[in-house]
Amino acid sequence: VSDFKGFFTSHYFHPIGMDADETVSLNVDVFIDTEGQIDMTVRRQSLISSSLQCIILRGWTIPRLNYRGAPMLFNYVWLRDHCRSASSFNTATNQRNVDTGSIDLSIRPVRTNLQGDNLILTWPDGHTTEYSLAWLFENSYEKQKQTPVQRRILWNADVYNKAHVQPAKWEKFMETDDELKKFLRNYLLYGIAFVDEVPNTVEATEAVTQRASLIRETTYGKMWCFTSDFSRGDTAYSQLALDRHTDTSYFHEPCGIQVFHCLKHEGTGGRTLLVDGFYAAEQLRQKSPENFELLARVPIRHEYIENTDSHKNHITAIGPVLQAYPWNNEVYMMRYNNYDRSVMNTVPPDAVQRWYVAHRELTAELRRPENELWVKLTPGKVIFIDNWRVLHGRESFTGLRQLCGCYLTRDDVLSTARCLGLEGLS
Ligand SMILES: C[N+](C)(C)CCCC[C@H](N)C(=O)O
Ligand SMILES: O=C(O)CCC(=O)C(=O)O
Ligand SMILES: [Fe+2]
Repeated sequence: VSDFKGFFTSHYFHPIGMDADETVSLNVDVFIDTEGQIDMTVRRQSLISSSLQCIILRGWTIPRLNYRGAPMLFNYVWLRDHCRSASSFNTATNQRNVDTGSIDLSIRPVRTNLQGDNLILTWPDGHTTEYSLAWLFENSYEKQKQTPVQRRILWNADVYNKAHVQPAKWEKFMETDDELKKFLRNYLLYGIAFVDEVPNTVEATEAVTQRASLIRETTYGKMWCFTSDFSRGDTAYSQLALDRHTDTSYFHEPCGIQVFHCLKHEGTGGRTLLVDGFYAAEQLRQKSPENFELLARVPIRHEYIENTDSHKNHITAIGPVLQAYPWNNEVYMMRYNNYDRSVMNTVPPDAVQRWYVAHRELTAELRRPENELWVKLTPGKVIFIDNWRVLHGRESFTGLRQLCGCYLTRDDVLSTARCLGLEGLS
């Protein structure tokens, strides 16, 4: 049992409906049979609410699966459900055939054999399931916990500049998968990537984006072009400076990628500001984990209201400023747009002050001058920005400035990257 002490404390009793500062006492009954299989029942008593909450994890099994020195725990229903035999899984479509709804929830194999590196389970109906330990390890919770969903390099201006990340070049980018792959690697690691020498047109900009993903049509159109003409009810369509922000925070799924191409600027100012939101979030987590937690837990509303003769929109979405995966605490989305943040009425009165404190602390990190990367977008230079991670803004400007671009669907960029065999992405 001492083998599993670390496992119990680190894996199970943290995320399940508990507050971070809640203390609980656990009552664990463990039954280990002669084959080394485990059944355990966990009851937990919350000391804060003094109510008895009961969590029963039944049927956890370890048919002595020690792989690379680490114990793996699997559940019998899981092991039946993930069977890769021909009748259980269609390898042509990569889809499950097993009817999970028909698996007996207290299923146990009648025989468990470990032959070399293969685990063979015989189920009560005679069906057999065979797993290689390597497959089980690759697909285990333990492995998932150790592996970032998306490997990244957090940056401030200095880190980014010193990395000397090379922009992709239009011709090579359009013609070779190698150049696209290099570009996507940079994009995934840093949350920004450039393609240079792109013809100075909307059509070429569109072609560049379609190498990587699908365009996400929004109320602004598919490919959009904008200038300071107030054609839409939003500050982007002015000459004013814009503080760092992520776009479309008012969507339940904010746009994954934003693409900009400055087709023309005859005037001064107008530089683009970029800030790595995940770097700031990690700084916040290190300095005050409780403020990080608060921003990750409290849902707030953003909105886009436009009421002009030509455009009527009322879009609103609710979500926290930070979103992190519960099993490894990896931040995967930041929603930060103080312009579009709506009335805050989703926060209980006693948490409002704490939320503003936490938000201020994040804002202070985001505003550190050393975290600001300033670039002047020029005709030919197309930038891709991970809109779930990197904040953008702009300096005020004079003169005629025309930008075109679009939003891209995030899942399709990631799919392109996986299909090209890019690592650091699960
Ligand atoms: C990019 N484009 C100019 C088309 C739209 C700008 C949208 C601006 C909006 N406040 C937001 O942050 O989502
Ligand atoms: O004008 C710019 O450089 C960017 C404006 C902006 O934030 C946007 O269009 O989303
Ligand atoms: Fe924006």
